[in-house]
Amino acid sequence: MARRADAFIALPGGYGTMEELLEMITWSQLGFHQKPVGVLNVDGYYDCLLGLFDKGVEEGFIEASARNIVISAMNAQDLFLKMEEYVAERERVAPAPSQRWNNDCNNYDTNG
Ligand SMILES: C/C(=C\CNc1ncnc2c1ncn2[C@@H]1O[C@H](COP(=O)(O)O)[C@@H](O)[C@H]1O)CO
Repeated sequence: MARRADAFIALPGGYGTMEELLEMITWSQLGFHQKPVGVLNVDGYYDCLLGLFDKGVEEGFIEASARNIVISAMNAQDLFLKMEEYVAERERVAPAPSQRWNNDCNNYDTNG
C-alpha cells in the first residue's frame, strides 16, 4: 500500500497513527521514498509532536533538511497545496532504493 501511494497524510490519531507517520518520515529520511508526508494538524493536535521535531533539530538529533520532510497545516486545503509544492530535498541515501522499497514494503502490499 505504501509503495502504491502518491503521498501520506496523518489525521489526528493515537499511537498506531503516530507509528505509521513516523515510519513514513523515517523511510523518507532513509531515501526509501520521496513522497510528501503531511500532518493534518486539526485544532493544533500535533503542535507538541511538531514542536518535538523542532527541538530535535535544535538539539542536533534531527537534520534540518530532514525536518522539511514533514509538511503540516491546520486544514486540508492548505495541506494539499503545500504537499503539491513539495520537492524532496534529501538525496536517496539508501543503496538500491527500489530493491529496499520492495523488501521493506512487502508487508504492506498484499496485492502484488
Ligand atoms: C507492524 C506495523 C504496524 C502495527 N500497528 C498497526 N497495524 C495495523 N493497524 C493498526 C496498528 N496500530 C493501530 N492500528 C489500527 O489503526 C487505527 C488507528 O490506531 P490509533 O492507535 O488510534 O492511531 C485503529 O483502528 C487501530 O486498531 C508496521 O507499521
